[in-house]
Amino acid sequence: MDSVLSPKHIASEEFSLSNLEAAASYPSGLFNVSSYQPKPRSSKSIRNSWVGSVIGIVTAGDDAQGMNSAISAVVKMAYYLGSTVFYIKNGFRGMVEGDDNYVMATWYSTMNIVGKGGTTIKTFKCPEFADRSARLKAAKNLVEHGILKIIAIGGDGTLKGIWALYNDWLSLLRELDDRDMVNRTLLQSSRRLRVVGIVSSIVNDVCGTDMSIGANSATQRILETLDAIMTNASSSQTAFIVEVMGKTSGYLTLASGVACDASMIFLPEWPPQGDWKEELCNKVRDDLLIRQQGLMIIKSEGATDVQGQPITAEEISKVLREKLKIISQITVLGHFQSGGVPTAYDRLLGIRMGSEAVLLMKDGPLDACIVTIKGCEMGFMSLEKCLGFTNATEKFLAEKDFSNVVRRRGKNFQCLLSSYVLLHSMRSSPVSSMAILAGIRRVGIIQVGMDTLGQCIVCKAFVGYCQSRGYAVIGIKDGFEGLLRRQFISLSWDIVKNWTSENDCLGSGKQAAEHYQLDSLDAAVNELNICGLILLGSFSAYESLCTLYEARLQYKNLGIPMCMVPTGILNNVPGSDITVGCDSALNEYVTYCDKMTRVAHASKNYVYVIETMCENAGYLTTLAAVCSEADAAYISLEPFTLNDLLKDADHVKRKIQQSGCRSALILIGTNSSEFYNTDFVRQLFAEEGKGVFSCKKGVMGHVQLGGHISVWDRQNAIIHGFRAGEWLLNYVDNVPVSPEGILYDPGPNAKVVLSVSKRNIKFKTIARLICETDFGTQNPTFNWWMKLRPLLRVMAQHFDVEYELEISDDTSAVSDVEDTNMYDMLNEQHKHSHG
Ligand SMILES: Nc1ncnc2c1ncn2[C@@H]1O[C@H](COP(=O)(O)OP(=O)(O)O)[C@@H](O)[C@H]1O
Ligand SMILES: O=P(O)(O)OC[C@H]1O[C@](O)(COP(=O)(O)O)[C@@H](O)[C@@H]1O
Repeated sequence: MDSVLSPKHIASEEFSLSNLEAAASYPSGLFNVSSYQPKPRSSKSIRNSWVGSVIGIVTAGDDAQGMNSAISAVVKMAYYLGSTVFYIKNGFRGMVEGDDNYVMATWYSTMNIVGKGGTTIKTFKCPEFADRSARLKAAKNLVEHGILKIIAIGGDGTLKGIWALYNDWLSLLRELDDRDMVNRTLLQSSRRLRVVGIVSSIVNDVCGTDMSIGANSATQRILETLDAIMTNASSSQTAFIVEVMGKTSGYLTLASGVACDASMIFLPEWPPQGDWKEELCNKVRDDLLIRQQGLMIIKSEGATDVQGQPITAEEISKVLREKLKIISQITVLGHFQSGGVPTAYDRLLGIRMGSEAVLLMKDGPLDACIVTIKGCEMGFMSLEKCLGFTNATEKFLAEKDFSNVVRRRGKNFQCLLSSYVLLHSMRSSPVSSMAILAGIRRVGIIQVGMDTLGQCIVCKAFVGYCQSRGYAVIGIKDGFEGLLRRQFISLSWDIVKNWTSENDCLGSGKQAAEHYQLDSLDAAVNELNICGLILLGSFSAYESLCTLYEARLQYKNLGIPMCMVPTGILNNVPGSDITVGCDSALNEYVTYCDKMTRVAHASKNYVYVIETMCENAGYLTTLAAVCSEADAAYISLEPFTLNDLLKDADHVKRKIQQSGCRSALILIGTNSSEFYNTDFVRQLFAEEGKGVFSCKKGVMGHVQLGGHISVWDRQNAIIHGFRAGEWLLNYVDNVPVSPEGILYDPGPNAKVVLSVSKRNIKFKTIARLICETDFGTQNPTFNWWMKLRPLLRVMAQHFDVEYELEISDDTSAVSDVEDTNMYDMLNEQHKHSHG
């Protein structure tokens, strides 16, 4: 298989003068360096900077999990700015019918809705909104309520509806004037309409944004069912055919198919080339004979063959019965996919999109746009462009121009699709175990630090990739401790094929490399005869890589190429926006907070101080607080004083006394302060709240480490495992062997961290990353999620805060630089997998 990452690419990647300078100035004793300077809480505020503006909010399409968090954030951000919000209930029907459908939003109406599925302001189909006459009535109602700013939450239908209204606006006003339906002065002051779309649809089929609100929760729901079905499937010879939602969109099928490693998936966007029946039989035979695993086939509602003929679950079942004599069961998942509580991902997405929508409406450059997310970055796109691309996608699909459909679906979709294709191409060309044992070149994989959900899946993808390129892999047991004892296992596809969510596949050593004799590590690497190494773990794995980088000049065997794949719940690895495992932990945390909120609410006037295991990092505490509508989140990265605690306690007291709120959550990370620990904070709140609320403590502890692995983590684990393998083998293939027979590269490019940066996967050198590391607190010097901390306070109605739009006003937020052309990679893989 051709690779996207050519040797030339490797040579240029991250290898600049500044890296060389960084490498040259690599400080010794760097583990004591503390360069992070937290910003003090600011007192400047944009509060009340938009008094007098009136915003209407409407949810018009099918409901999706996470819509409520967007609604809540719109109201709260508007409240912060001093604006008024009208709920336009029952979708476009309510907008047209007026009267009781226009309800002024209150802060109280947003309380405790973030964790609820559906939409609290209801949605209703309104096909007549396509007619101008219906939009004329809507325009009249809007003008009369003074609503000239509308936030529309929904799928492509909702966006089309709001675009039609926006497009017609001036002519609608003219008609209202001609027919004397509204006062002329009012019409004259209503000439400028601004609309912002928030894409919320479980099927994720709107162009311009990686994710729409609800898609992650729906995939998670599907996966929970697939996991349950898989226990049946793996105990019998029965095949399970599952049909998931999405008429012309295969996102849910693709995302869940990659995450559960389905035997075959059927998508509208990427139909099997040639005879699908034959391809199905081949894959099913492979799974039964080679992989000996349960048979799971996932089919999109709108799946077709290349000619555009629908493929039905019944047909798939018939093929299996007639050609392979396999019995199958069909499950049609239906609407439960869009139900239930939203995942942490969707809550956060809703809150970020909702608040950005208000600020884009206030200061953004476009009168009609959508809010987008690419990786962890918020952005925007003109509504016209978004609809143009989305309509074009439908047109390409109708014309069976599948390459262009995939191109339009965007990079996130392409990345998932290429992982699926790769998973399948590996499975049909396995190198035999004997060949692996006899293999000349072998690479190793080692876990350092705590075990994390998802590490097994990274391992599996890595082993599969290496095997497909004819490399052998050894898994070093129990970290560096095991390496010194020469404890390892040969990992072949046979061994890893069922590694999906189990913890502790290799066992990890708690200690970083600096705790061991480097000459002994050097001897062990030499004996194992590996020419490259993958390290899995969090900050201790990162520190180990730094140690090995520093040691490379003295110990030749430590000069082999090494790549760290960041995993772990703390998400504190320099250079990477996200680690595998932190999303699962966040979901566990948010579920725990939901339970505490319910208890606190039912018990009336309870405040819980919840401690989370976060060491000196603050990702989990901050994000869980945003997703759970907590009133405060204390972390060591943002030092706080006794006065801050007293102010927050007073704030909670007033909220409970004045707003009808019956509970509050306060989150605190372990190690967040030397003096003000969890017990101190609880006692302080209890004392300050006397007579108004009772204060209790909850401790999350190690529960965060267990639980279910989230769909997001599963996908990332697979993608990162592949990409790390690709980087390592490309590197190994291009480094000359030294006269002593060692593959030795002392240059800075040989020790890298796989970094998810914005939405690209990059391989950043240790030489560069040390400049971005605070070794004292074990954190990156820059944490992208710190910008969510002011948002947390705005959402909790604290107004002592300065909040800035996440999106830069620079229009480059609309586009970004890609490190690889995923689309070309996909086409390449496609050629290979289909011969
Ligand atoms: N082409 C259109 N012109 C005007 N309004 C539309 C158009 N398409 C959809 N709508 C409005 O948007 C609403 C929601 O669209 P729908 O396709 O049902 O859901 P979704 O927003 O989830 O795609 C419809 O009930 C209708 O009122
Ligand atoms: O402006 P361009 O380069 O034609 O790109 C348009 C395409 O970009 C997208 O917004 C996807 O962007 P990404 O590939 O960056 O995910 C598509 O949805 C759209 O079809």
